[in-house]
Amino acid sequence: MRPDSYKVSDLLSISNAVLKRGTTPVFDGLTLQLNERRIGLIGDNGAGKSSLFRMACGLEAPQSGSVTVQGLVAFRINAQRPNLVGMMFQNPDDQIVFPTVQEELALGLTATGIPRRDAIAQARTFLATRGLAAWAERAISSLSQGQRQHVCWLAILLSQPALILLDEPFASLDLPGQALLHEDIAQAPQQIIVSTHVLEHLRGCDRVVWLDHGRVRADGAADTVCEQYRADVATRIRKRTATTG
Ligand SMILES: Nc1ncnc2c1ncn2[C@@H]1O[C@H](COP(=O)(O)OP(=O)(O)OP(=O)(O)O)[C@@H](O)[C@H]1O
Repeated sequence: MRPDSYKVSDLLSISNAVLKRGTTPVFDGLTLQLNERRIGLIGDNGAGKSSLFRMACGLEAPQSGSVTVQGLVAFRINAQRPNLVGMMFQNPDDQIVFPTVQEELALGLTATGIPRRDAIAQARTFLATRGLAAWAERAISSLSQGQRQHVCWLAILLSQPALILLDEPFASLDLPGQALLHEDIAQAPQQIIVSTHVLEHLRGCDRVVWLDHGRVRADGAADTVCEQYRADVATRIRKRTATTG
């Protein structure tokens, strides 16, 4: 897909979604229309950020309500449009399936019908353009956690999905890696939704959504929502300090 053909409208639509895991309620009627080009997702541990992503990329279906991407039911996307949504997991080991870097990068291309040999060649060329030619045949098991996260990001960049979901993408990256990812995100033509606990990473987002126990607590301009979240955290810490002495 050429970058200028990305359609940043009606991309991710969540309507009255109910999601339970066993007896744990995660969402009880979540509704969100996410069309902006750069969106941040924040909230405490367990608020539902990863669960939202899992529904959006079709790994989990809500028990009721709907989750669609460009009008297609997210849970069936992988069969219909395998490259519509690209997700970078919090833990790269949940994502990486192949033993070498070039094979992992080629995966997203073969999923769209590109023959394996061509996909590997494209992966090698892409790595070379990033100054990482030496990584092509490297075993994933020989890479550090941050380097594996970098491989996951490169795989997404190469396969160019229309909607990119990044779950704590900066977590294991060193400072140069974080700066590079920032730059890549800024330049990418796709819609990108980033979940993070480091609010500074959301500067420049068009919109930030604060999830709290599976509900939208605040939703709007990045500065405003991040400030509301910071103030809430500060209040909670003050209260805890006051009660614990
Ligand atoms: N594999 C699982 N089995 C059962 N419950 C789960 C599982 N994974 C998450 N949950 C529950 O689902 C809810 C939402 O979790 P989720 O991982 O979406 O939160 P999160 O906002 O991404 O948290 P974090 O910031 O820690 O990554 C939490 O109540 C959590 O306990």
